[in-house]
Order: sequence, then C-alpha cells, then structure tokens
Amino acid sequence: MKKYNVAILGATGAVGTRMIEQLEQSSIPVNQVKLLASKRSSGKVLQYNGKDIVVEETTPESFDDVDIVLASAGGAVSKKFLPEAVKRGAVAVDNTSAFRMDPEVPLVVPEVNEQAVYDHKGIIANPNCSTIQMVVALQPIKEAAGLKQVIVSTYQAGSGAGQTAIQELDDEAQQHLDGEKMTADIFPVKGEKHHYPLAFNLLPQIDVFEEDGSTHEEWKMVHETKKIMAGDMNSDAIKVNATCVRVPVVIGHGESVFFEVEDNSKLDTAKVQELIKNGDGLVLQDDPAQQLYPQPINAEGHTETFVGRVREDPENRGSYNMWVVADNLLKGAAANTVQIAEKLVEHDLVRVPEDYYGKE
Ligand SMILES: NC(=O)C1=CN([C@@H]2O[C@H](COP(=O)(O)OP(=O)(O)OC[C@H]3O[C@@H](n4cnc5c(N)ncnc54)[C@H](OP(=O)(O)O)[C@@H]3O)[C@@H](O)[C@H]2O)C=CC1
Ligand SMILES: N[C@@H](CC(=O)OP(=O)(O)O)C(=O)O
Repeated sequence: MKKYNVAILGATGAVGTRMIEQLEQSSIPVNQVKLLASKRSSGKVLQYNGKDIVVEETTPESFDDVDIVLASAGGAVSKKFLPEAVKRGAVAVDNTSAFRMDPEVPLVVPEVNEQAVYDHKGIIANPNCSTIQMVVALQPIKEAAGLKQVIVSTYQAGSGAGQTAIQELDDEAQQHLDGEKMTADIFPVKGEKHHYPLAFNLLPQIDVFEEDGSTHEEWKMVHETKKIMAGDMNSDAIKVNATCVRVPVVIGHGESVFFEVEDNSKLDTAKVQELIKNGDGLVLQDDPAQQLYPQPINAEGHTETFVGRVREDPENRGSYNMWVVADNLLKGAAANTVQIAEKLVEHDLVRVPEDYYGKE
C-alpha cells in the first residue's frame, strides 16, 4: 500500500494543531510528517502519534519529497509557498482564502461536491468555516426540493481569528470580572490605536468592509456558497445574503439560517428534520419539548454539523428557519481539509497533472 509524506504548513496555529490530530485519526496511510511554520517556531517540538517532531521554518525546499500539503498559515503564505510545493509534485489542500475564487481551483466540501476534487491541478481550496457548516446543512434540502434563497446570520467564535484571539478572549473576560480595563488587542479600530473588546460584546464586523457596506466575510459566504452548490461563484441559481457577527464564544460558530425551497410540495418541518437526520455529516438535535438544540459548547471537539430549531415559516410557506452549529476549527477548517485529503487518496488523485497550477 502506498504511503504518503505529508507536510502541515502552519502546524503551530489554532487550525494547524488540529490538523495534526485530524491526520492522526484519518484513513490516510502516512509515511512521514513534516511540521512547518515561520522562523518564530523553528525548533519547537510537537508530537505526531506520540512521536516528537521538530517544527521547521518554511522554505520552498521544505516541499521536496512531500506528497500532500495541508496548509493553514495565512493567505499570503499559501500564495507564496503552495505553487512551489505543486511545482515539486505535491498536492496542496489550502485552508486559507488565497485560492478559493480561482476558477482553476476546486472549492470542496466532501458532503456537497466531492466530485470537484477530480478537477484539481495541484491545489484544492477549503472553504470559509461559516460557509462549510451552512452548505453541509443545506445540501440534503437542496437535493430534495431545490433552493431559491438563503439568508444567514452568523454568531462566530473568537477562535476564528486565531490562537492569539483565544487567549485574548480569556484575558479580557478575566479582566472585566476583576473590574480592570480590558486589554483588547485583536480586533482593530481603523485609524485608532485602540481595539474593540470581544468579551461581553458583539462585533458585527468580520474581515474588512467592502464598498457596498458588507464585510468580506459576508462576501465570502455568498460567493463560496454559489461556487460549491451551483458551480459558479456568480451563479443566480441560489440567492444568498449574509450578516456575520463575532461573539464572545471561544469555539463553535452558530448560524441562524432562513431558506426558501423551489418545490415545497413534498416538504414540511418533519420532512426537513428527517432529511437533516439522514444527511451526510449531520446530527439533528431538535426537540423543543426537551429543550434540545445545538450549542457551541457541545459541538466543540466534534467533526459533525449540528442542526436544530427547524420550523416552517407560517407567513411564508416553503421557507424554513434552522439553527446550525459546528466546531469552526474542525469541520470549519482542519477536519474538512483532512477529509478532502482522504478523498484525494481514495480516488488516487495525489499527483499533479501536466498542466499543473502555476506552470509557466
Ligand atoms: N476554513 C476557515 O474558514 C478557517 C480558515 N482559517 C485560516 O487558516 C489560517 C490559519 O489560521 P489559524 O490557525 O487560526 O491562525 P494562527 O494565528 O493560530 O496560526 C498561524 C500559523 O501560521 C504560521 N505562520 C505565520 N506566518 C508564517 C510564515 N511566514 N511562514 C510559515 N508559517 C507561518 C504560524 O507559525 P508561527 O508559530 O511560526 O507563528 C502558525 O502556525 C488563516 O489563513 C485563517 O484565515 C482559520 C480558521 C478557519
Ligand atoms: N473568518 C473566519 C476564519 C477565517 O480565517 O476565515 P477565512 O479562511 O475565510 O479567512 C472567522 O473569523 O471565524
């Protein structure tokens, strides 16, 4: 059986450390693991399957003899190094937003568009965390009744902003409870020296603002959903509207999703619940009588997407509400990335084609 050399780029980060764990638990036959980060973490020791591995500074040569790269070190780092990795024969699954909208790069959520992996030219993109959990929940509904439009409001955990934000949220909460001024240091205020605190607060801004007043996170949810579910980032087939909010939760994004189906003739609340219950990668937690519904605190550490509060809108038949929760660092990032790599192995696609990405 072929075994693969795997490099994790960004191995010391909030997502990278989870990629190590997900790789350990995956079906991928691993020969060697290389852990890459910046110069700052060079020499640090992490473990893979109980074995010490020294973290190395990333250079183009780091990817010599690597078969699979799992990348999560920021968009600029992916842009710089992944074409180098592909040139050297490696296939890269990228968790950053660097290549998601590139028509030459498939954007994949295995439960929704697994077949897209066949089109890869060396790089496959992992979608935004909020997009992933939403499309996993919508997929069985789309298959059964078609989707006209989706309106989503997100409740995104602080950990979506990286390892330092996790510590910052803890610190701010402690300072506030101790009656001290919060040392807010992560979410900048444009043109000002101070930052907005997240503890005991809500921030209706994730990523930068676009000219039309939406944020880039919202833009990503719209266009990534269209690319994954309709095959084209500008498709008119599904209308998507998003409002993204950062909340003082450490791990686990929540989403209030309102959707309208194309054909409601065979659907009702119970049928939607049944579709979710039998859906790939989904867990239905929906029992108002028992006050059962998904919560970030319970989703943490799990790779499934949890759905509850399903109900048809009595004023708009054919439209439904649901509440969707997932661990943003697992299904939203590390787990989906490793799942894509598993599909590459399963379909014997761990090789770059002759017209590989970035070939001059
Ligand atoms: N699917 C999704 O939506 C999600 C995507 N992400 C994306 O994943 C990426 C990482 O996120 P996260 O883990 O939260 O971030 P962290 O800040 O926790 O970790 C960043 C990682 O990148 C490494 N790194 C930084 N600069 C370089 C460099 N110049 N060369 C090599 N390695 C470098 C860091 O290494 P060092 O220890 O040396 O600093 C660290 O390992 C981001 O692009 C983020 O947008 C994150 C969460 C969800
Ligand atoms: N923006 C997401 C995490 C992230 O990094 O997303 P992206 O990979 O699309 O930039 C969050 O903060 O929760």
